[in-house]
Amino acid sequence: MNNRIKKFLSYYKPYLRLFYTVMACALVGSGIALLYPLLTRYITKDILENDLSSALSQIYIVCGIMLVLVVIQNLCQFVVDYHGHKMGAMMESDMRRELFEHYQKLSFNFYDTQKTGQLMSRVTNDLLLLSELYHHGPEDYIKYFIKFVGAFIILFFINAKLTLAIFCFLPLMAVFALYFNKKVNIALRRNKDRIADINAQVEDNLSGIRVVQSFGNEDYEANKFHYENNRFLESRKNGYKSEAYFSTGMDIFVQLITITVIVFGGINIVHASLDLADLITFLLYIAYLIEPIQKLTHVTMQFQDGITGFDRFMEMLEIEPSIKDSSNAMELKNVQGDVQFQNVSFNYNGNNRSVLNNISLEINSGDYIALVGPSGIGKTTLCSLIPRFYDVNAGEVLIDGINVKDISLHSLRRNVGIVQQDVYLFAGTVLENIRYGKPDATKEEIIAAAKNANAHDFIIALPNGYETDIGQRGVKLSGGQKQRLSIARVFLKNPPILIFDEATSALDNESEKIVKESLEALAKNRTTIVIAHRLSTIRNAKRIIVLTDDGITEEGTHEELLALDRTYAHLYNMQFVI
Ligand SMILES: Nc1ncnc2c1ncn2[C@@H]1O[C@H](COP(=O)(O)OP(=O)(O)OP(=O)(O)O)[C@@H](O)[C@H]1O
Repeated sequence: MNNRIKKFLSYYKPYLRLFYTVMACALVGSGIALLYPLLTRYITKDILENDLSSALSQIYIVCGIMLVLVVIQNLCQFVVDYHGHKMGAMMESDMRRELFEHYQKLSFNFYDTQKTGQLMSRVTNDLLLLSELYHHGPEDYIKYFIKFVGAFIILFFINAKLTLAIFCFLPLMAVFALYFNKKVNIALRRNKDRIADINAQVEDNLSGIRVVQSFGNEDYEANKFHYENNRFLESRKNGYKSEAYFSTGMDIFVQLITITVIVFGGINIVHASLDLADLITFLLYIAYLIEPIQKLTHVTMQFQDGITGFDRFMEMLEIEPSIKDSSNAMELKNVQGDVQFQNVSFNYNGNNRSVLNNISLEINSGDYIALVGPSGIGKTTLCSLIPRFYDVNAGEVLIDGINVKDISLHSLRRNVGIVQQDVYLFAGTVLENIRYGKPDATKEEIIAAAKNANAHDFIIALPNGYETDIGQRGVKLSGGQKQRLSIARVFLKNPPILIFDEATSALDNESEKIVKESLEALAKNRTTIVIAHRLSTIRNAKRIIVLTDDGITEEGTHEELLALDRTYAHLYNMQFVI
């Protein structure tokens, strides 16, 4: 069996008992549904056409049987509706968890090429459609199969000729249904694409609503939105037109079949080859034959959507993280914090231009070094090789003499703390955001970290102190406050190696001073690399490394580098000399 089919079926495994119960109920329910016309026929033919003296009691008995069947059928329907959907939802939840856990492991270069909205829709919309298929797929096939085949056999035994007359219509009906089914499916699919476009635009617009309003571009945005909105409207109108053709055509077929049954049935009654009870039975069973064809659109749509969703789910799961533990990955113990780059070269995926070329650099345990260089030269990239956000193309990065590729990712990243340029805070409270550095930290530890990061005073001045909600991405905080929270969470993490990617957007002097003090406190007794954009912050650094297109070209103190009068002096003069 194809691996994907195996995988598709494997999600039923934990719920096999539930699945069999639901399918058995679908089978019993459809079987019972087939009996009502037969019982009606029994009343009209076998009871009412014979001795009427005992008819009433017999009718009561049949009605009693019907009532029992109604109870059983509805119990079965309840199981199918509730437990069937529940089973689908549990399978969906298992898959969602698996995909989310997989997302957590995928590497930076995967996320560099993906759109967040699409990745989100894979964990939500795609899996919703799939859960419908998991549950309704087998149930619908069983239900329609039993009804169609059962009705055909019963009618065939009642009157073969009339049954075949009805069947003359069915191929025509099927061809018509398949043709319009395709049209409706295309229209529905187009609707989905259009709604995805609308979602993408609304998401983009709302995320950037502050920029929209600050540029006064509300009308421009509204016009862009009207265009997408109209496209969606047109697509829906076309969809409804195809659906209307489809359902009108199907109704015409149903009416033609009904008229045929009445005309041929009447003729047969005149010729005494059929009686009235049989004619009624035929009329009652017509719906059973037609229902599966009428539902063709729905069932194929559900199948196609589910399968497409599953394919997309599998495509995602089959992507291997490009950075993962080697088979003999080791844990770091008693880290000193020596960091070495040995002849390191690197370029980003799919990008021919080499960002780093044959870089060698040694940073001793406890050193505080500043990395400077023109914008876009590769400072952040160089540092991102230490925690293996990306792997080198050539050369080695070593911590305490061990190649980072031989260290387990978990252990490696636990020992490297990063304060990023673009601080990312999560929606939630101040407390939750600091606790991110150490999920099991006590409140006392969190407060201590905040105090070390110079953040405690501003936090307690917030409306709810540590319990204050900071808004999406921390919008309710200033730039300097966000920086200090991110420093506090690294304090809590307490790594021996620290990377500080200085924010490019200048903080005011006061905030800069406070952030600088927090950073200096954090850097104490750790190997620290500061990626410096504002050279004023690193004037006192004992070792400044200058990265240029030709690699590391200068190294020394501020005064030594100024005296050299090369790249550093040039950058410094640009910032400070008017
Ligand atoms: N994820 C990425 N995918 C592809 N190219 C990237 C990626 N990140 C950075 N680059 C490119 O790599 C080069 C180095 O970028 P990097 O961010 O390391 O520079 P930087 O020296 O830190 O710049 P800045 O001082 O402006 O922050 C740039 O040309 C940039 O366009």
